[in-house]
Amino acid sequence: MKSYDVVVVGSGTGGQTAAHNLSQYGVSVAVVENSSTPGGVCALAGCQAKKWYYEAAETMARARDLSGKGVTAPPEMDWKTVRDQKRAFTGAVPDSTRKGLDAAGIDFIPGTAAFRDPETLTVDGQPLKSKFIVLATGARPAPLPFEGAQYLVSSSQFLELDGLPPRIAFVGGGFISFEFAHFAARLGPAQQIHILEAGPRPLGPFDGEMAAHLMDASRAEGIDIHIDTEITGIEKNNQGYVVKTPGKEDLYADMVVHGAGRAPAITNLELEKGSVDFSRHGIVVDEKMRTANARVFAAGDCADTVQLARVADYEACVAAKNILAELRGGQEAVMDYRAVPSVLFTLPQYAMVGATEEALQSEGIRYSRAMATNLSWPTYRRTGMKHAAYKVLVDHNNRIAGAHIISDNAAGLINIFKQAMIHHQDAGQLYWEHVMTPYPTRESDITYMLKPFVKHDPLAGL
Ligand SMILES: Cc1cc2nc3c(=O)[nH]c(=O)nc-3n(C[C@H](O)[C@H](O)[C@H](O)COP(=O)(O)OP(=O)(O)OC[C@H]3O[C@@H](n4cnc5c(N)ncnc54)[C@H](O)[C@@H]3O)c2cc1C
Ligand SMILES: NC(=O)c1ccc[n+]([C@@H]2O[C@H](COP(=O)([O-])OP(=O)(O)OC[C@H]3O[C@@H](n4cnc5c(N)ncnc54)[C@H](O)[C@@H]3O)[C@@H](O)[C@H]2O)c1
Repeated sequence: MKSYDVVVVGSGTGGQTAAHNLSQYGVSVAVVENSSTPGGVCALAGCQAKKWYYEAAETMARARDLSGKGVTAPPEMDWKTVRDQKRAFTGAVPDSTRKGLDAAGIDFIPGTAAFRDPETLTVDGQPLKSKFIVLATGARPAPLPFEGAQYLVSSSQFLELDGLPPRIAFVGGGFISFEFAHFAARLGPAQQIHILEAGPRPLGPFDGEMAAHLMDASRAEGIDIHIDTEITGIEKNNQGYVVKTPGKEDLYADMVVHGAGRAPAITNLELEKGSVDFSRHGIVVDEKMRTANARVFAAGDCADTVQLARVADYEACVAAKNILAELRGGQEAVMDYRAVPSVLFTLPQYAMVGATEEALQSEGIRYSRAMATNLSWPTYRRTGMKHAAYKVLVDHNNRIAGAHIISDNAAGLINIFKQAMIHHQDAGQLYWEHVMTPYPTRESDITYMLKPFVKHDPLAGL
């Protein structure tokens, strides 16, 4: 039996990042993967794949916003061509993943990994020896508790459709439903688009006031958002699907899409046998990404942390560094989730970093805020965007505690606040650093968001 320093389970972004980072230090690594299409969700059916639809949808959204401002006809959209372009990209991923591992001297082992006991990992029942293990098995659509859940189209299937039908219902009011509903509103023959959220509000991790504003922007595009909607069943008939919600009218759709959360893909790992603790939220890890079994680490969507691609990568780097510290000596690393940016790729985007206002209130943290909605800065007058908004929260030391932006390129703008948080920067100082930003740009608009935090002596930060 061949033995390795490290066996990584999963060839998604987390698994590949761990494997490549370890291998470049001369550590012997194998990656175990049970899918016939290695490469993981982000590249094949997540972040990268969906962005093909986002780019086309953004063009449509911009054209519609500019109608009456010199753009006389919106472009025509062809979902199938976008899908084919996406496929041309995703189709190459499995091969390039295998080749990349091979070029780095990392063995690729096809099969399903599972623990036999705390010391033994098996692949399709055959033991595989290693000093350390990194679990990076990802997540999959969460099982849902109502009848007819088998009719739901998964996010992966949605991205593979030949075209969109006119009536679409999205189950769940989170990332996937909002993004895909916005794509459908721009790229499909949409007559009815519904988002059905079980809780009292959608977009739970985002700021309530800002989420409400994004809901207004969504409704303006014809997306109906239903809250407190418990689905008891989905029935199929010859006209499509009937979504049953007690106390409310039946809802009719041609397609019902799963956007109700992703559960860690850990059931086939037999974690109990490996003495690896877990909950329904994922594998329990400490700040070094170590599990309850000291020689087993976990990273990415399978861990009970945050389900985002670059979080998976960072966690994988932390795990790799801590394994290297044990194998070779050297410094250890820990995770810090305080400045993780999230972006909803809706149109406009909603990007946030740090705390929501509700979180600061519930933790009793003193803060001040600057907020404005329906921004009429020249940027948005030029683009015709009606729902641009921001909220900046600073703590009692005038440092950024949270930032929330609804805009085009909100993803780029939020990075400025992320950097400021990492470096514990004073908000007034951040203002001065942005006065000489190239003008006029989204980035130079940041001074308008920060001006309220320039304290006392107005020129003090110069
Ligand atoms: C529609 C969609 C859009 C998204 N958009 C974004 C976005 O814009 N930005 C962002 O940051 N994040 C986004 N995400 C989340 C992001 O895709 C994930 O956080 C990321 O892919 C997680 O990577 P991972 O390596 O942890 O897992 P994965 O990429 O899921 O990889 C896990 C791998 O492990 C394999 N595996 C599982 N069990 C076993 C086993 N027992 N043995 C062997 N192999 C196994 C699987 O086959 C898979 O290849 C999106 C997700 C979805 C679904
Ligand atoms: N842009 C991005 O970064 C991006 C995009 C897509 C997905 N993702 C990642 O993938 C994860 C999964 O995405 P998601 O949108 O499926 O989940 P989500 O966790 O973002 O949202 C799920 C929503 O569904 C609701 N819900 C749960 N069960 C329900 C039910 N039975 N009926 C109605 N509503 C129900 C929840 O209350 C929640 O609001 C996200 O949490 C995110 O981490 C990220």
